Amino acid sequence: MTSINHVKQWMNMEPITLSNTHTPRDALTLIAKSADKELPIVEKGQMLGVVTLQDCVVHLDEDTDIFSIMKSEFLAVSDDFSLKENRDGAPLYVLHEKTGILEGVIGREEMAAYYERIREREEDAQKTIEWLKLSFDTAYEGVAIVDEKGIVQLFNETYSRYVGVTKEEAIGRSVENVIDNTRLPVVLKTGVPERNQPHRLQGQELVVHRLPIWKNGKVIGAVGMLVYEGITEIQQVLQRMELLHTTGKQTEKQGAEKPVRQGPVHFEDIVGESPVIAKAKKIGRKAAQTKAAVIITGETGVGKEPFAHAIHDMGKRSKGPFVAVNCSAIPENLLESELFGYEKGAFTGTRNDGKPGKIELAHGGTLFLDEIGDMPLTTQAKILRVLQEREVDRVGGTAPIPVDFRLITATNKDLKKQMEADKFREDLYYRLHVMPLHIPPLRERKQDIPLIIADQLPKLSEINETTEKTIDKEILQIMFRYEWPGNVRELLNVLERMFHLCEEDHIRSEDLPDGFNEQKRAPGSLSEWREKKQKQEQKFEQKQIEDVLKEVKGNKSEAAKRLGISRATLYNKLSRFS
Ligand SMILES: Nc1ncnc2c1ncn2[C@@H]1O[C@H](COP(=O)(O)OP(=O)(O)OP(=O)(O)O)[C@@H](O)[C@H]1O
Repeated sequence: MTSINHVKQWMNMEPITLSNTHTPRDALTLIAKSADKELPIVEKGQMLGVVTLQDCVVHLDEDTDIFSIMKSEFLAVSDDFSLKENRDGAPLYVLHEKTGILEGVIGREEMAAYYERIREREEDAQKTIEWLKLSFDTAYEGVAIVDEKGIVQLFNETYSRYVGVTKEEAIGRSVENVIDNTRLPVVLKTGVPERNQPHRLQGQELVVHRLPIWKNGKVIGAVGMLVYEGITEIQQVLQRMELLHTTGKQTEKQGAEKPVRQGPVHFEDIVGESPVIAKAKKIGRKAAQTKAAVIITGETGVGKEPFAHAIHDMGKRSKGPFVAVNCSAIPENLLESELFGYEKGAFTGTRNDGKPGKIELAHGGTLFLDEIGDMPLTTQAKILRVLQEREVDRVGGTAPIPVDFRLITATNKDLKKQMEADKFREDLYYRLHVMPLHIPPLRERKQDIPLIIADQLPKLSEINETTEKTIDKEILQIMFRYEWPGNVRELLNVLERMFHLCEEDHIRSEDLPDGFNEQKRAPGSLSEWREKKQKQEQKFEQKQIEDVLKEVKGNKSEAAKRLGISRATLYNKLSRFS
């Protein structure tokens, strides 16, 4: 079998040759036509020697026989010679092994063509390797390959993110030291594949395949594949398939209620595969398995709440309630009764019943205090007491009520700075910072943008009962350039706006909000969000005031007293509401 390196593939089978009829001057003329500095002398097909350019020049004007300047040292090879072995710059003469007949010549031109092909092949091979590497790393599934001794040989990004071990750390190590509870050594021993097996990793049930690699009747290694990141994912696939089967019956189903996805939030529901979000999920999963207080930090709109939910739902208290309180949305004077509740008759007036606070309601479950950085100092002191004593005092209450809950807090403020500015209690700060979890901003994980879009578009179609819409690639390019000050919340808003604005089933860059492209900050992103938040706070305050007014039968002085504000402030607020 001839290979690319074989001399036969490349030799010039009709080389210029010299014979006894040529003079040195003739030889010089012929050498000038060739790319080499010598030519072979051939007689009846047999190669006798070579004449060099230099000798021709020296003997140019002599009327001498060409044989007199012939040299008999030249590089002769047989036709199975490999060009890989050619280390010399001089031409190669391919002679028939038995007859010595000159079959061809490898001169400079032939060598240059050979090197060119080798370079092209290397480039192609390099490209293929790059593609393979990329596909290996971007494969949704985690893939780990071990040799027959169970030593990790290949390890992709997904697996690396999942187990929190870098590729460099994993490769060359025994798989048992890289993947917890791995059964790849068993598969290496038995050679029996294990498909769709549940596997507990980082405290979560996953579905894996373990496949032996056979070669020449021997198991030379094994592949471990992480197929689904959890059972819910399989359920989602089944749901999608069901949806696919029922599309034909859509007309019958029109008007029927759409299933609304409710219930627990799992880490795999938090869309994103960027290394930073994968790391956050890993820390979150770890935190979920402990009882420790978790503090989630990150800019506004990064998704701190889904993380808090996922920690709750993966933890031991998932059967208990998840009670969220947004400390910044509740006016200061109402926050305490909201958190701690109040006892019957706590306020002067006609209110009969007491009311349990959110802390009490979180008993047996999780209390999520969002925007803890906005909590007033007095409330901070009371929260600290609850955490220390594990009991809560209702406003106006006499007997403390024992409470048992897991605490998750979140903030977009720098609590350390708040502490330094005496706006946050040091003792509470340390109490909360047992398991810190930072959620990176969207600009640091732009590779998650397409995934979030892909997740969101079908949901928007479902909610709005329209056909699915596609999105222009150009939008993604623009989105990649954008800084996303409002993070995932802003992305979802922009996407929803475009979804409604687009005229056909394809969202184009024209549908992006005005100026999105030019301005660093999308119009109405952060400011719009702040405005929304203010409105939300105002609504809450209005409802509280209305409730109190109802209870005191419209007596404004009494209401003001209960609310802890002056009558003038109450009037002020009421006029603002109207
Ligand atoms: N990775 C994600 N995949 C899908 N949706 C997400 C993701 N992250 C956040 N979201 C959604 O983005 C919105 C904003 O998230 P969230 O309210 O949790 O932000 P936050 O970090 O708590 O912000 P803030 O500090 O302003 O309260 C929510 O609707 C949330 O469900």
